[in-house]
Amino acid sequence: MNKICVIGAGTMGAGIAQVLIQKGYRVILRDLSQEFIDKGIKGITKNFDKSIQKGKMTEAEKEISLGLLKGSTALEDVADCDLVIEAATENMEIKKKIFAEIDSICKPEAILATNTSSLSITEVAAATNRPHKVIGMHFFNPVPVMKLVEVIKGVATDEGTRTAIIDLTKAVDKTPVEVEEAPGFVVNRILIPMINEAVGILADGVATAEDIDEAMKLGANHPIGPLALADLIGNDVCLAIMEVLYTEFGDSKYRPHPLLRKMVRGKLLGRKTGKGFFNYNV
Ligand SMILES: CC(=O)CC(=O)SCCNC(=O)CCNC(=O)[C@H](O)C(C)(C)COP(=O)(O)OP(=O)(O)OC[C@H]1O[C@@H](n2cnc3c(N)ncnc32)[C@H](O)[C@@H]1OP(=O)(O)O
Ligand SMILES: NC(=O)C1=CN([C@@H]2O[C@H](COP(=O)(O)OP(=O)(O)OC[C@H]3O[C@@H](n4cnc5c(N)ncnc54)[C@H](O)[C@@H]3O)[C@@H](O)[C@H]2O)C=CC1
Repeated sequence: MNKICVIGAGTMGAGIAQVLIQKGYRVILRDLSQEFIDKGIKGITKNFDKSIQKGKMTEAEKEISLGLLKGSTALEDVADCDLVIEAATENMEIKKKIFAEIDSICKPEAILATNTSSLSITEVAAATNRPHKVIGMHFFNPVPVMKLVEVIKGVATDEGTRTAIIDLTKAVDKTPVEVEEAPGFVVNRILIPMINEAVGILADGVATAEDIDEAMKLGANHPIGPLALADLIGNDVCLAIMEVLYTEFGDSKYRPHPLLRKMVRGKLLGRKTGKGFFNYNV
């Protein structure tokens, strides 16, 4: 795997690009506008600067890594990549459009992976003429810190694609866990309903946002509380995942809480907009 394209320079795409360039892969970071790409690259640079301050990276290593990264809005730049990792908005129609587009331009042997949190790999793959080369490669947030990658095969994913993604996961010091295709896979089927429940507890006035999080940190040993985690993930992403669970299973236990919807409608998305259940400096 020599050249990798990451589509979407948001929370996840920037993190994925960062870990790849740190391991020596050449990366094209693609988004819809230069502004989004610049924001992603700024975040990566900030993380490298923090690592330098902590003595975990040298200035020379930073320059080498950043030299491997190219931002681009042009589709042509994707053509000669060996692998595309799509980390765009969690929406099936958007993903299908992207996959149809990259399928038409990428070389036939290129693998097309999606970082989707919950959607069907098989359905995304059906938008291409190479469903055997399409796979789920689900990183966790923040990507530079979290060790897990869920690897999800679609109905047609072939063995070569599976092993290539497992090998890449290990090469970037992450641990792959293979998961059968199912809404929300493993982690999000557990984690996001828990967050949705915390939103319900807040809406019911059972406890303040601070106390809900304090309770889960001290009482369940979670590193951060569920509402701070929702803000880290993005409330829009949490809602999109709940919608997929609700629609796919048709089970009322996955109903997104109205307060979560209200927060998303009000652009209270969490860290990325500076305000969610808590306030942040952006
Ligand atoms: C929605 C999905 O599809 C799937 C998902 O991703 S679900 C979300 C999964 N993620 C989680 O559950 C995260 C839970 N939270 C945590 O583990 C921790 O709060 C955390 C790792 C995010 C931060 O840890 P912390 O101890 O509270 O803060 P802090 O001391 O600042 O950070 C610890 C380390 O992580 C690094 N870090 C924190 N945030 C980071 C970021 N956004 N990017 C890069 N590095 C980051 C820090 O630099 C620090 O590194 P060092 O050990 O080298 O000093
Ligand atoms: N936020 C999280 O904690 C996690 C999210 N994910 C998944 O990763 C994907 C991305 O999520 P985030 O990074 O949180 O979203 P985000 O909203 O931070 O970033 C998405 C980016 O994709 C871009 N984009 C949208 N359509 C595009 C297109 N056609 N071409 C190129 N770029 C396009 C947007 O402009 C935006 O910059 C989603 O599928 C999400 O479910 C997976 C793991 C964790």
